[in-house]
Amino acid sequence: MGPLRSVVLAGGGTGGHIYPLLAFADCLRRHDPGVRITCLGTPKGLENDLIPPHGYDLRQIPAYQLPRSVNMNLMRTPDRMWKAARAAGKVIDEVRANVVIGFGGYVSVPAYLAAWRRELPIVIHEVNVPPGVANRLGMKFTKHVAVGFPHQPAQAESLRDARVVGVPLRRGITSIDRVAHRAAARRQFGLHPDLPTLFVAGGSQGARSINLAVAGAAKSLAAAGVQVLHVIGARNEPVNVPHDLPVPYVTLPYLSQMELGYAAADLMLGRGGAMTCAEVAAIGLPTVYVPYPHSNQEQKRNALPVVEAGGGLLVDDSEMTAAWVEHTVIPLIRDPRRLAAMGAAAAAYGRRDGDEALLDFVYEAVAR
Ligand SMILES: CC(=O)N[C@H]1[C@@H](OP(=O)(O)OP(=O)(O)OC[C@H]2O[C@@H](n3ccc(=O)[nH]c3=O)[C@H](O)[C@@H]2O)O[C@H](CO)[C@@H](O)[C@@H]1O
Repeated sequence: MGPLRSVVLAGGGTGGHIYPLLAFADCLRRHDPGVRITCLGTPKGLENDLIPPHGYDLRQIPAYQLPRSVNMNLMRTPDRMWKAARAAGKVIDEVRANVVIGFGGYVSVPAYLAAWRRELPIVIHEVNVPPGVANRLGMKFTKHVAVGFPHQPAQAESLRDARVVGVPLRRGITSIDRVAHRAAARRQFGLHPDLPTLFVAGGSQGARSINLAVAGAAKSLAAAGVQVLHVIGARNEPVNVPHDLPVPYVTLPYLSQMELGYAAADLMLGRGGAMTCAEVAAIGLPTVYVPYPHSNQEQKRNALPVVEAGGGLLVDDSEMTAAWVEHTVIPLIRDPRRLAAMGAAAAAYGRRDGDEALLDFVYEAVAR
């Protein structure tokens, strides 16, 4: 048994913060089944859908609206902030936690504050450049900062001394064998087992511009013998695709078993969220990245290193049109040699052991 007794994990809001938390929790449970694991969330966050099915104790604390920048006064809404921090502290005391691990998002700040007041070790995991607001606030209270990618310390002053551990990824994803699982995954979606397959998914919310572009190219894709598996996003309007296409074009609002989509694909087309970048690289899936154009070019920075390593293509959201899909995606997906080279480059960049490396880092932080 390691030095851990009871851990509190904080991270919520988007899938991008919750999935690494879950992957890390699974890794901890595998290595150290005696450790008590408690997750913090807020009443309305996505964590309420994603965490309980995995059997972890999820405690709710009141939501605290983050300031939009770290330079804004943290004390702008002091009552709410301290109320949330007190609630986090109550959980920490009750489960007698000996470390708090935060993955960013609005649930993390109260957890960091409560841990700091109790002088508990705090470990932060960050996947973006620049780091998110919650984690930048948390970094005021700890030196134990881990990051997902090698480009992060080079690009952000605040991450200069961070340890590169990779991104904790769900086992379902890291255990994919793209060749062995392909046919079965395609069958599950009603796809043809042998046709070139484009998998489209625009991050945890889906992406409207991507939806329009790919659906707009549906006829040309079908004429080229390319089938499509398209996750449109739970809150996006359905895409308009002809019903009489000669090859399958399957749409879904959301895919909880993302590994099946990855396994079915010859080529992925999606956003550049940090989790997506880490996942497709880990399994060596060639990808066309269409970074979300707002929020500081954050997604472009996520995708650029794997693209520069040869693992995919990068295209601006403004250029993502049906014509671009026809001119660039169709020839690429029909070129198995080029796809194989891209997949190998992506796999060489990616890693599958982020969960284990973060656990080692946590052990070190607690042992100090
Ligand atoms: C617009 C925006 O600000 N996006 C940010 C958001 O991304 P966002 O959460 O949208 O996207 P990510 O790519 O980081 O993560 C998406 C996660 O959802 C999963 N998934 C997605 C679709 C689906 O149908 N099923 C499914 O399971 C993916 O496998 C992945 O694990 O948080 C990331 C991590 O802080 C940031 O890098 C992104 O820049």
